[in-house]
Amino acid sequence: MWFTRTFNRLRGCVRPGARGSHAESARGSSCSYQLLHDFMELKYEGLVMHFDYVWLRDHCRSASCFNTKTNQRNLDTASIELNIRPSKSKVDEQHLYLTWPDGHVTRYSLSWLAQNSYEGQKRSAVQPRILWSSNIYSSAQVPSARWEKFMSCDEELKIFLNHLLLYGIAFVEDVPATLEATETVSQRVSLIRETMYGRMWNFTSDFSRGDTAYTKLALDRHTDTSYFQEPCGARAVENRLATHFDLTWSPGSWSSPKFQLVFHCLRHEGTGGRTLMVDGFHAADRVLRQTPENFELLSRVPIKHEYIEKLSEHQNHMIGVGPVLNVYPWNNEVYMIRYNNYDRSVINTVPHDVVQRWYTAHRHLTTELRRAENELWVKLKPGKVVFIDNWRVLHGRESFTGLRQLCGCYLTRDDMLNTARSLGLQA
Ligand SMILES: C[N+](C)(C)CCCC[C@H](N)C(=O)O
Ligand SMILES: O=C(O)CCC(=O)C(=O)O
Ligand SMILES: [Fe+2]
Repeated sequence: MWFTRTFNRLRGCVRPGARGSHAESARGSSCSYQLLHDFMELKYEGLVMHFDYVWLRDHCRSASCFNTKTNQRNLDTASIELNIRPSKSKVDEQHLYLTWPDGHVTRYSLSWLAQNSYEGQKRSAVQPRILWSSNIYSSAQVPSARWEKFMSCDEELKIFLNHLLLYGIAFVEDVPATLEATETVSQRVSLIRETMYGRMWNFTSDFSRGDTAYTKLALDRHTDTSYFQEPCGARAVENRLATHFDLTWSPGSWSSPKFQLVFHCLRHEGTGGRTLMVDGFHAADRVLRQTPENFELLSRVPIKHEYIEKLSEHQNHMIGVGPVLNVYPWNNEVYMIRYNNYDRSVINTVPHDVVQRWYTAHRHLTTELRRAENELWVKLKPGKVVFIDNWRVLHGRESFTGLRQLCGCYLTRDDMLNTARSLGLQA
């Protein structure tokens, strides 16, 4: 099958005919290894690993090959003989020593090799996570962070980020109901990603942009900016209090900066407008367990998403291409879902028979995403900022009446993960 072939090729690791005739073997206390014809086999703490010789030379951490101050490689990889083999080798309790034909000695710590081997990577998750249905999420009783502590205490930020990484959603409460405070909490987490919607956005049902988000209509679950080559990593949103100004507002006028200085707050009474969240990875996981072929189609077929806006004040044309499910090929872990049926563009990248199977797979995923038990509904209120991992959790909303105004921003994913790592989290 067209897909399986690619798939198998990507997953294959051992070259055919690799076991050569004159293998050298040796044994340390908790470790044994063999230098086979064109790779080394190492057994350490129950893990059997295979290392290519060029790889072993290339990853040498000696002072001349690697700068530990900058964590950068000094070695010119292109100068390594592609058929290089070590001329001598030995292990002790914790290290493997390889001597190369030119006399250079490489010393590896065995635990470093275990951690950095393909086999080690394959059996561990890049991003530990808890897949959820609404029951699982509610029973976990994940606490919200509180504005004051969140802003002043790194431990609080770390706990918050851990929740965001584990569940794909996290809340901060007691935030002043202003655009500025929403910006301040967002910047604690990451860098704000400016897009054609602006840096911070403040939107309502004013038809100011060519998108259904700017109406009172319901929006089915979706991820945002699927039409970017790299969809925004996360979004932070808060429901703003309607302001005195809002009640006298005319279409589009809030976008003028001076109106954001209005803090005269009145509570708005309208109906509907609840926010929906669904764990896209949970749905993808169910598809994988039930019908691996469907999962494979969703992770292989390139799909275009498109944003076309032709208003006199706003002209935009964005195109993003990528599969619905992005998976790491070495462990099949999903790291990004693009699902936006509104913004999905023409499918013309695969032949008709694949299209037919793709629709079946897409239907399966949609069924999982629409299961009532997977829907988490929340009513956003002033003071409560929700952060949503836009690579994982889909959002939507109920239709509403009356005035409803949200403010928020997109965040860059790299910088969100950077903050998490700098606090000691695995990300
Ligand atoms: C959040 N904000 C109102 C600024 C933008 C909404 C973007 C809507 C678009 N259809 C998408 O899903 O990407
Ligand atoms: O109005 C909402 O709650 C969300 C609308 C939406 O999907 C968006 O802004 O991306
Ligand atoms: Fe959206």
